Amino acid sequence: MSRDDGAGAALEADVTVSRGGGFRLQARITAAAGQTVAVMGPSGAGKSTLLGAIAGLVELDGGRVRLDGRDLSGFGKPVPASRRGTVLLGQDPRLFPHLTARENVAFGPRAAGTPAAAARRIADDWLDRVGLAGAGKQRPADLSGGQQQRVAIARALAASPRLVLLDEPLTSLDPVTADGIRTVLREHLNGRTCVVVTHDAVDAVALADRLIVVEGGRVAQTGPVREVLRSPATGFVASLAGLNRVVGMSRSGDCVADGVRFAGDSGAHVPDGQAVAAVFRPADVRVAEPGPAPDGTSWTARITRLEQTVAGVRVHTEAPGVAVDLATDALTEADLRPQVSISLHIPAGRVRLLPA
Ligand SMILES: Nc1ncnc2c1ncn2[C@@H]1O[C@H](COP(=O)(O)OP(=O)(O)OP(=O)(O)O)[C@@H](O)[C@H]1O
Repeated sequence: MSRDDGAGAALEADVTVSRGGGFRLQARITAAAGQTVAVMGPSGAGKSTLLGAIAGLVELDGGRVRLDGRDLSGFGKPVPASRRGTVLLGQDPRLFPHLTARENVAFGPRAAGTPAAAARRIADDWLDRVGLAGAGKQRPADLSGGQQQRVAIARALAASPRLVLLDEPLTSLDPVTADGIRTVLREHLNGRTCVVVTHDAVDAVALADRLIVVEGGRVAQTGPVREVLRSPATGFVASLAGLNRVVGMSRSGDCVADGVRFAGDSGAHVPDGQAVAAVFRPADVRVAEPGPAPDGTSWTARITRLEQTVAGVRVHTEAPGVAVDLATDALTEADLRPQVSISLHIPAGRVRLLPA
């Protein structure tokens, strides 16, 4: 936990929000005091709407937002955003351009009644903690995007919020800068209650205890981050985790989809005739010799498209829809073009079966 702050407040939000175009968010999100929860979902799923509803910036149609049991949403008389004890930090640092970095960070403590000299000390301390010691006199225009985002984090945390809301705080930064800021966030979110919206599973793993996946305005899956990513309940979650998820019917402990049998691990037993998902890594699929494999687990599929990757190429096939990662040295002999059929195979023990 950071030195000068108490633990954050427990969040319990159950919100219904209607937007234009028939979109409706109906989601429940909780975070224990001091816990960071990541929210992921496709574009337009309602993630920003959810943060806005918690922050008091978006009006609720139903439900409530509670912090440490106190209802902030009281219909007709919601607690205004500025008095909720929450801070919302987005992609854009939105610093006050006419104030120095120090004045930006001191803003929250000053607004809370801290005398000027003490607020300046707090600001300098926070600038130091986010790696910007000595930058206090600079104005935002003199700082890089990454430095501005550090100031924004310092400004948000110097206000001693009970709940921190982050909306894709690393999206507009280059990978190296994002990595530095991720480290700052990991260090300083420790012990605070935080909800972080992100498109990057790396952020979820690095920053959060739990993951909530929102799709089409509803919670599609929730649980400890690695558990959710390891056992994707939807195609979107599988894509986040970089996994194939093929849905078929269970037969004799395997998953059969589009006539292809995916041999399940011996540990899972799903009764015959139920919907089941075969989950496996694209790198675990191999190009096989044409013709049936001795264990009957190879199949032929048509290539739909090829995607260059750093290590080689990702081949997408249909019926069933599977992604296959091939390293550069495996490419030389294979005829890989859209519309061409290839034989594929997965070595035993690489497929997990999950109820679908
Ligand atoms: N201010 C607004 N007024 C009306 N509709 C809105 C408003 N903001 C968002 N919406 C709509 O609400 C839905 C959810 O949008 P939201 O921005 O919450 O999604 P998101 O998951 O955060 O998406 P992204 O990942 O693209 O930021 C979308 O259909 C969007 O068009």
